[in-house]
Amino acid sequence: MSSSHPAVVTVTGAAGHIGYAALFRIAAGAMLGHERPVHLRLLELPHAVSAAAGTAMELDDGAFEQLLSVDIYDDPRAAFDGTDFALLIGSRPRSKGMERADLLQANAAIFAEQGAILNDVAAEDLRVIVVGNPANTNAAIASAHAPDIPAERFTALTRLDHNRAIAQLAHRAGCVAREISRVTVWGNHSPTQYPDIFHARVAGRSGAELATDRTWLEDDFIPTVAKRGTAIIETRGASSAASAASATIDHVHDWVLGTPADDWTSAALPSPGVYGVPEGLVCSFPVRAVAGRWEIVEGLDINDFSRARIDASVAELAGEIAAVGDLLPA
Ligand SMILES: NC(=O)c1ccc[n+]([C@@H]2O[C@H](COP(=O)([O-])OP(=O)(O)OC[C@H]3O[C@@H](n4cnc5c(N)ncnc54)[C@H](O)[C@@H]3O)[C@@H](O)[C@H]2O)c1
Ligand SMILES: O=C(O)C[C@H](O)C(=O)O
Repeated sequence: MSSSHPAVVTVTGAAGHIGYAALFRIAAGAMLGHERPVHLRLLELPHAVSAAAGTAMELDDGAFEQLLSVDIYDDPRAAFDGTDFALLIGSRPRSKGMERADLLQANAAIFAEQGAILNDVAAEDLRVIVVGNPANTNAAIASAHAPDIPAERFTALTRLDHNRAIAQLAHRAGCVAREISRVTVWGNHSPTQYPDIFHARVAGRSGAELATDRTWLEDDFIPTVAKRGTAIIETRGASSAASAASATIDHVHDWVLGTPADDWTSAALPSPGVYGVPEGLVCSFPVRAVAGRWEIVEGLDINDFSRARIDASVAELAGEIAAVGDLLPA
């Protein structure tokens, strides 16, 4: 498919906070490049269709050169028909005091249904990014209900965690984000995630050198990154929206257009059984995008400090899958 072929992009939860922040940047070409025309499909629950219609009016008013059409749906089958990109954002967000585990059952059913519909009606080259929490497990559920779509096309967002790790490292090192590369977020998009700086390059220094300050690493850097979602909810009174939208756009942009040379990023993908992560778990890995496909960066040396933290997050992922076992096809 040529890179200038019009793309059909379906955004679920389009009237929500993340949807609102994402749509205008997609329309402006930030996700698929400025040469690629876009048909936008906005999927919402019936009660929020009116709000989505208001957003569509604003999209019109942007007079975006690449935006070919905006259509609004409350029927997922129609919204996903022939879609190339499914941004699965729509779900119930975690509110103040609510644990992510409480979201599991509430949101799992949505992703089972959407996976099955995508399997029936989406374009052959469909790519899926799950943002709605618990994102990793929701992606696994959607994929399990889409047996005809290669599992690797179902991904979950950990780019926000990756970006957060870069930001915290930049603060620590007194540099800017573009001077940092080769950070990895492993595991689940949850407080068990492990932001790994041992292979990072930080403004001419090695991440391993910064990691020698174990007090900073264990008591400051790792918990600050891993619990940033909670800190945003506590401080803002609502879960992160613009940063989540921005990371979603980064994820799809790199997937389609490639990761920068000599760097990698983080994305949650079904494990092919590498780095001790059981096959099929949707786990965050260091990844590069090559010719429109994610490739896990293999062969990194994993020290004992990292191993224990990766294992803990992977154990949580296995527990989440076990908890939604009744929603997985036999
Ligand atoms: N992975 C990440 O890094 C990350 C970061 C931030 C937020 N999130 C998650 O993203 C999700 C959305 O967050 P938000 O702030 O935009 O929430 P929001 O409540 O503002 O918007 C969610 C929207 O989804 C819609 N919706 C719910 N079920 C739907 C369905 N079945 N089909 C279509 N639309 C549906 C709702 O009507 C609502 O408009 C939440 O689950 C949140 O926890 C993930
Ligand atoms: O933690 C949450 O529920 C919000 C979101 O996943 C985030 O990381 O900001």
